[in-house]
Amino acid sequence: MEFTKMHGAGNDYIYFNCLENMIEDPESLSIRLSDRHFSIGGDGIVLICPSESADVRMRMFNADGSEGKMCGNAIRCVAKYIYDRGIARKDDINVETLSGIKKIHVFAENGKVTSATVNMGKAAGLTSDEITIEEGKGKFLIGYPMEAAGKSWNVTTVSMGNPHIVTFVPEVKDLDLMKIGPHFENSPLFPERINTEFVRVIDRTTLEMRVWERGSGETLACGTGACATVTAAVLNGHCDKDTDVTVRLIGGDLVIRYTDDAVFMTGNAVEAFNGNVEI
Ligand SMILES: N[C@@H](CCC[C@H](N)C(=O)O)C(=O)O
Repeated sequence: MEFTKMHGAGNDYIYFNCLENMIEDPESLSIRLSDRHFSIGGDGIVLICPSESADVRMRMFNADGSEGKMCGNAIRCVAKYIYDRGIARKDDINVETLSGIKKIHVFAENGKVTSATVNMGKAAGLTSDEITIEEGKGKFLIGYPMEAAGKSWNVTTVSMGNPHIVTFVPEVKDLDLMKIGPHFENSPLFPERINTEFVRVIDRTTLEMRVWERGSGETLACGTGACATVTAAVLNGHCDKDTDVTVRLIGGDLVIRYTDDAVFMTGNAVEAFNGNVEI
């Protein structure tokens, strides 16, 4: 089957056009193809499927085969995929996800999308299935002291359709995420596991972030994570609402604007290469 390797800010997935042919067992396929030594390599796979209520439906699978409810970097790439190929050649594209329909405004040069702004919907607290702490069910927990990897961390909980915790730290470069990340991901406080953002505040409009994603480990960027980060930064008084904030990630920058009604994310969308793979 033909695949397209794409990335948004270095968060790379293997994309399949499933508008006509569905893939059986995408979970195992994601585990197999994400392997960076023995296969194509990536943070997971993304299926572009038919939708009855939007231009297309996106399904994304992490590198461990688990299905994510939303992916901020992948949704920009899905918009690029369908725009560039003429499947939906329009400036405003709707994509159905497990966390609802998202609207994407694309910016194109010479007929190809280079970047996009996504209305990511309203940030919220975690659902009662996602957190065991009573006061955090359906509400933001702001600066909650959490024990992980032998230390106490102040975390802020945010759902961007998928669950995140954000912790503000003096330095992100020195953190050994391979070692500490799994302690956050598998904490009993979060029965469905959790995505964790480690964030340094540079100034009121610039943040530096590294992420440990549930199901994929450290990635070069996380779109929903950057949105959760700016939401947490506003809730903790580090940044202002209705203002563009640049989130610097290992794979590039994302620009996030938090408003009371929705969070907006702008970033690139890049096609790296195409190929065929036996599935
Ligand atoms: N990289 C993504 C998020 C992917 C899903 C996440 N790991 C989850 O399981 O919730 C992004 O750009 O948002």
